[in-house]
Amino acid sequence: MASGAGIEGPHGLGESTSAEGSGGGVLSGPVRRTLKAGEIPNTLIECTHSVECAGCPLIAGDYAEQLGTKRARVVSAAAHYPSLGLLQTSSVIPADPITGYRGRAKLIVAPSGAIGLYGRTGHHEVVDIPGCRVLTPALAAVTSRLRELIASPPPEVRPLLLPYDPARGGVLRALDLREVHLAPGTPLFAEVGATEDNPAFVLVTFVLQRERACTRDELREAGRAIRPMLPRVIGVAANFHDAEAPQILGPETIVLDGTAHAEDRIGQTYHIAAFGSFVQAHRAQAARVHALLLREIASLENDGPVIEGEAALGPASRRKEPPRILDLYGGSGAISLALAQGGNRVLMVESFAPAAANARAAAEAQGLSQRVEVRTGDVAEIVGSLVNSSEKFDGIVVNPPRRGVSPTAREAIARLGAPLLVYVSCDPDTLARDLDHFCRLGYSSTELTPLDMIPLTEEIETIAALRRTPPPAPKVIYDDDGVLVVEKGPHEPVATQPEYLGSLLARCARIPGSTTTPIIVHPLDPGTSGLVMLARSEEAAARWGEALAKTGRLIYLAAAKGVTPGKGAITRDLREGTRTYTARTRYRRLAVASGHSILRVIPDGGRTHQIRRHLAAIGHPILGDERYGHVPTNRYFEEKHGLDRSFVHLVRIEIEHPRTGVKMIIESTLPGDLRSALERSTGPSVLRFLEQKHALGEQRAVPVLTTASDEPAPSSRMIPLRPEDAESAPPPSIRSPGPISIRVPDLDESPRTIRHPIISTGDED
Ligand SMILES: C[S@@+](CC[C@H](N)C(=O)[O-])C[C@H]1O[C@@H](n2cnc3c(N)ncnc32)[C@H](O)[C@@H]1O
Repeated sequence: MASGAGIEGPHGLGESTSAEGSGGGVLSGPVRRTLKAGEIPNTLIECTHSVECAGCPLIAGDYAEQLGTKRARVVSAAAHYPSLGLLQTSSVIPADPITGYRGRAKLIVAPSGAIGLYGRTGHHEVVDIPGCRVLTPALAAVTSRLRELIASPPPEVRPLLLPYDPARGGVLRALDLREVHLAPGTPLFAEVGATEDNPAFVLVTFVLQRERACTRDELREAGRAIRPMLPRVIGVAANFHDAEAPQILGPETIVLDGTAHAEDRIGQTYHIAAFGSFVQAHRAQAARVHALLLREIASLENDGPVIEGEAALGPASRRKEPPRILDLYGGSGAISLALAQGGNRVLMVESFAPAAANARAAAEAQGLSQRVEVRTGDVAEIVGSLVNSSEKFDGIVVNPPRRGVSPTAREAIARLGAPLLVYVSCDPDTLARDLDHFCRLGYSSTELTPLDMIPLTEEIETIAALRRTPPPAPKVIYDDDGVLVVEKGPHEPVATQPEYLGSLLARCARIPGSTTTPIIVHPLDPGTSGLVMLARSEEAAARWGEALAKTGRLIYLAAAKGVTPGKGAITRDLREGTRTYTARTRYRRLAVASGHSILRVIPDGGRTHQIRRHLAAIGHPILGDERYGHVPTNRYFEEKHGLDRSFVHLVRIEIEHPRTGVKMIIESTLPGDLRSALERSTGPSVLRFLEQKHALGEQRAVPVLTTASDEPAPSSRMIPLRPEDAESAPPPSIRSPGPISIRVPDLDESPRTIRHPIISTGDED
């Protein structure tokens, strides 16, 4: 990896200048040298705010080190999933420049007039950042001028500039700044005097506390007055922040003065930028993503679509058409337009109507409307309708927000059956979760390509190109001549169901030596992951089903809303159809995580949705449970922690072998999506605590010589498991875990101390 000299000079107020090393060193001078392809600068970026400001958490390391940290994030997210074990993660594609790159910034305004970001202390203190190293020069100049104006606001612009102070008054809470590079040949380019050398202009949104804002007319008047005071600002808008809303930007934006949108060039095309609409933070890196997508699509060239009726003529006479690409989560069309410009036919889907309208308008203005069709709506719904109308695509691009692609959308996308699916993600955890699901849906990738879209921060963009591959066989945890116990993934029914593309049983056909379709011994909801026992014959199903009912227990790990009692038994009748059944569910709280409970749950009997219904009945529904759960909490966990299903996993089966009478424990480990959600919501402490308690399962099947029920007041025991025990006691096919002794915690055992190392992050809904 080559190292280069410093790459970017500082801008804004308060910058010092110092010498720039030729091969590295501290950089704050004004010289800029373009890096050679693949070259990584080893320069340290100096910033006077770095001790206090939380905006650039990686700034203390040199760039190669930063890229290493970012790559490690991608690798460790994928490492949660065995299905992604063979995925290679390439080096991170570096950015150039790594300072002065940020073309969109949301900055908080403090009551003191400071404009910046919250500090590293974790308290909501705004750090003023006049010498910010990452804002583009145009944004830095506007911010600098706004700082001066806020310090002594002229009367005509006070309705926009008085900083919000909850106790005293004022209205301005934040600024949303967006740089556009105007496209030559467009009316605005000539109108505002842009040149090819300096096409950068700015759109400014003042985020105002709604109830303190003046009338619309007064705001417009202030907007007209302030625009000429701000350098290169071509449009001014107001957005209204609602009192308790967690996001800075509220849903309503009004244009106060100047243009409402501007043609913003990325690479060869422009899209239409509007106040508050999505844009990638780094223009050059966005163009690089487009180039990577075009390259992936070009690799399809040899498998161009076969025109109906011509297939029989054989490959040589196939008529090729430009590839047809579905661009999902299209925003204002940056990707679609680049793909169309590259010769593809594109159908774009976007739910935010103004962005979709801008994509249409940009396609029209650039003569691309024959190649770009835009549909406004939800991806899952629109892709569902494309499946129903048997539409075909050569490639699908998905570029979802941080929360990733919804399970329903993943199903629908896979049903389209395109030969290529390219996933562009800004969150490695939700990417890994979705890739794991796509694997079971028949799409997999061999490589992850990370790209540095937001230098100096921990953020990382990742691109994965997926091709169609058969879904993998499930992991077999135990098998003998009567049954096999396998692991079921999330979002997968045990047997085929119309609304699901695949099933666990379908994947079982890929288990080496499998000849007949096994019989389900106990059910598991599609949303629940974990162990499923399958019998090789009707007779074995009856025998093992009886053993399960008489001597067995199914033990689940679950997360429930709020803090439950330490333990309990829920006895409630459950209706199924016209009949009512008595049912009991026992639970024990293992930990409290961010104000919610991690439970070990044992249902006595197996009524439909028993655990979910019983826990909901006592006011502690399962987190992520769409049917019986608490919608705002579920939404929060999905947005923030990537939890897109019920947090329930069948972690352990305890059963007496019906033929030998040997007691067995069969375990599965907590799957990656639930691990990741837990880690994101609480840090590593809860997982470590549960690991120490042996509550997360181990992917093993072991015989036990004593069980909890053999002794009156059991506690965890070290059960000797000598090699000869393993051979003599259990049926021969039970797989020994290998170690000489294993610790088998008794599941009725109360953790002697329930520690609460878990930090409440104030993240209650
Ligand atoms: C990360 S941005 C990607 C924008 C675009 N691909 C680009 O490169 O500029 C995600 C976009 O997805 C849109 N979106 C979010 N959820 C959606 C859904 N369920 N259906 C359709 N679009 C959605 C958002 O409005 C946003 O414009």
